[in-house]
Amino acid sequence: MASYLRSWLYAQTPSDVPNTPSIVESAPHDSDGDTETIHGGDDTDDMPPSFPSVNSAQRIASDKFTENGIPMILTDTQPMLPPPPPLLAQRQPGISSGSLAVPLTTIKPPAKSSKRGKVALAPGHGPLDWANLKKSGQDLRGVDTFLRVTPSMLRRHNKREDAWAVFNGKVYNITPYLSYHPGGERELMRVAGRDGSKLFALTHAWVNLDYMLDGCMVGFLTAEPSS
Ligand code: HEM
Repeated sequence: MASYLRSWLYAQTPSDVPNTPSIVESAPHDSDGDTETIHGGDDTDDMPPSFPSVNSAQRIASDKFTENGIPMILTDTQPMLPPPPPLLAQRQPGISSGSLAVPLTTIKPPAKSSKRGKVALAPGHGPLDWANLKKSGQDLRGVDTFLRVTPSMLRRHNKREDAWAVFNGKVYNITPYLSYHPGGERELMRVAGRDGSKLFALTHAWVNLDYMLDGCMVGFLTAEPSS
């Protein structure tokens, strides 16, 4: 292969090749071994190959190169050019312009419609306020002792001012909690005077009801006495 190339080169343009290239039989770093590298014969040529290569797509697409496609190489003392100014006219909310400016993501108010949204609680009726009320020692049960509550008894406590509900067999006085409920009084009143276990589990089973309403417990649900 090498002898063929050599004879071909001399046969074609012997006068056009002033620096007769030497043909290296196999490049020391060629791992695949299927190519032969032709060097210009200049042993002092330590210039790394230009990157991106001269006719590459990167170089064509980039405007950071000079007209002849050769990159501008700065000396150590030359300052780097400043980055181009952000195109303010083209800035869009939520889309980065590449600058360090705060993204304009919050100019649009969030959509309000939500079927099971939280309601705005009255001032002083947040979760911490409820925790403080429980700790205050105020009577939230409305009964002196735990009761056995029958379904007929339960049904009578269905008014806002006197609302009981059953969750997992335990009867709670939910009236004190109504104005603290993040889902609103109306939602909680749906279970007044009845067993709300299923609705509660379907709505937000992750809420620790036992802990939140422990101070409101009235008693246990029992069957009607047989007559
Ligand atoms: C069973 C009848 C009830 C219904 C229909 C109901 C409904 C709702 C709704 C619609 C929300 C707002 C949406 C949400 O935060 O995901 C909510 C939130 C909440 N409810 Fe209820 N609720 C009920 C009972 C209770 C009870 C008994 C408690 C506890 C004492 C409670 C505690 C909470 C809490 C802590 C949140 C906020 C949840 C969160 O931020 O993830 N709810 N409820």
